[in-house]
Amino acid sequence: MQSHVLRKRVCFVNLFLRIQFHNSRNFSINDNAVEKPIFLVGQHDIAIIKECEKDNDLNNDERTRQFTDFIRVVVKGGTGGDGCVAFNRGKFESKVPPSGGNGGRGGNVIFVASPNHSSLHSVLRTINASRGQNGKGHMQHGSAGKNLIIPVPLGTIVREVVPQPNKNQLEKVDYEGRMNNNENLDEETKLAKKRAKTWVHYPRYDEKNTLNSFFLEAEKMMEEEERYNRPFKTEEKLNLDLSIPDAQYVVAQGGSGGKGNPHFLTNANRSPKYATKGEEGRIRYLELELKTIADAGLVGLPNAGKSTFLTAVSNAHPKIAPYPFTTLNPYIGTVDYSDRFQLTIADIPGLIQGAHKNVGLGHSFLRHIERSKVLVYVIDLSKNKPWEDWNSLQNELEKYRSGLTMRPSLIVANKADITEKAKKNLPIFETILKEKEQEIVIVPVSAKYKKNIVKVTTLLRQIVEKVREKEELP
Ligand SMILES: Nc1nc2c(ncn2[C@@H]2O[C@H](COP(=O)(O)OP(=O)(O)OP(=O)(O)O)[C@@H](O)[C@H]2O)c(=O)[nH]1
Ligand SMILES: [Mg+2]
Repeated sequence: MQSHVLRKRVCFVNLFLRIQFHNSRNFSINDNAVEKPIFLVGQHDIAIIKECEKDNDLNNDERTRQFTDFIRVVVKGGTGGDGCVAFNRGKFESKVPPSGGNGGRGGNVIFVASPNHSSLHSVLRTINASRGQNGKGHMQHGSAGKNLIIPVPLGTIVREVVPQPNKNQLEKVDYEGRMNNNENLDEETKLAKKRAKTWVHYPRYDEKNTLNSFFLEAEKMMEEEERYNRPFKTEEKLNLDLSIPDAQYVVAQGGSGGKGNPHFLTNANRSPKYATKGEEGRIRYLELELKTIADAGLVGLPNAGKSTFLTAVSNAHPKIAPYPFTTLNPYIGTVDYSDRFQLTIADIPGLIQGAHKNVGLGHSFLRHIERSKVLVYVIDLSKNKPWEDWNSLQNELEKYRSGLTMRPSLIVANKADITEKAKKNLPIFETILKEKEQEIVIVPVSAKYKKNIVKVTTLLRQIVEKVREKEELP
């Protein structure tokens, strides 16, 4: 092959590779983090994830101490990088064209609904994503700030709130302009403040710069651009339900990067000596409330044997002890069937009379029952009148949220190994249910000695399957 043809081919391949490289760089800068979180995890983020990984290894006491199901956090997207003012004279070129790169966009704060986390204790109270890089000379755009991915337990509800700042904060904090105490300032100071926040000048800021007609023109252009983009910026308050495993939600967007000086090149002004600063990231004040999600929730008085039952049917090992309020936070276990079918059961702390009025921390326990699709009442059959316990539990649930007791349910009549009492109580309990015409099955069980467990798990599976079928229907 002739040498010039070969050279042409090599050049062509080179050009092709460069375009590919350029495209891939652009992709990483403008990449939508929601699709590719793995590559965008920042250092800070890794630290959080590592800390949270310990969650699964905690023993029962540590888990109880560290359990948190309600927190308030402040999230802030990263500020965009500043645009650059630069002029690069090429070799043998007489003109000096502007060549400042744009700033990179700030990182987003992203919540991911994690099924491996069961508590909010490891979520930081202030979460800041990283800043975008500033633009550089030779048309080098700054790289985007890394997205911060925060794992949050599955079942968390995220609500945006407007903070109520004290007097000191009111002067300092700029909350989307709403908390900005700019009202008392005169127009000139307001404009000066806005300009200082928006513009980068070359070689430095001078009051004369702002009198320049080119600058005023550029300022007008930016205002127009802002006005054009305003409708696309969402002002809605966040209200999220993180109930889909591994789904990701951007809770605070990073600010866009500033424009480099080539952006302001016009026919009249061939060497603009200004660029814009990066936009501030979005600040949001959020309330996070964890409401455990499980197929079935164990509802019972303290000491009824809920944790013993969960241990008997699932892979979980909650603490069991002969005193009330042994369990102080929900504990989820998975029941594995031989054909690989699985369902989850949540052991919820015991409820006492008046729980709906928050007696015995009732509200913080009841919130975890709210999202169980099936209710499993665990009743101590060895008590004198076990049906009264059942009545009182139903009463509490109904007063907390009316209609809660209408969910598919099952009664586990526990401690049936204490035969004398069980033999006497079970038939009475069954007759009471028949009289009330309640379509609810009661199964005598001994969780401690694992008697009649297969019957309960089979029944439970049938109920859960029915519920799932209903959910799948359009
Ligand atoms: N005889 C007998 N004792 C049981 C049975 N199930 C549980 N127990 C005992 O009852 C006591 C309380 O059991 P837990 O499983 O801790 O009860 P709980 O309902 O989880 O109690 P809280 O967490 O306080 O609400 C323990 O001493 C258990 O050994 C059973 O089937 N038979
Ligand atoms: Mg318990």
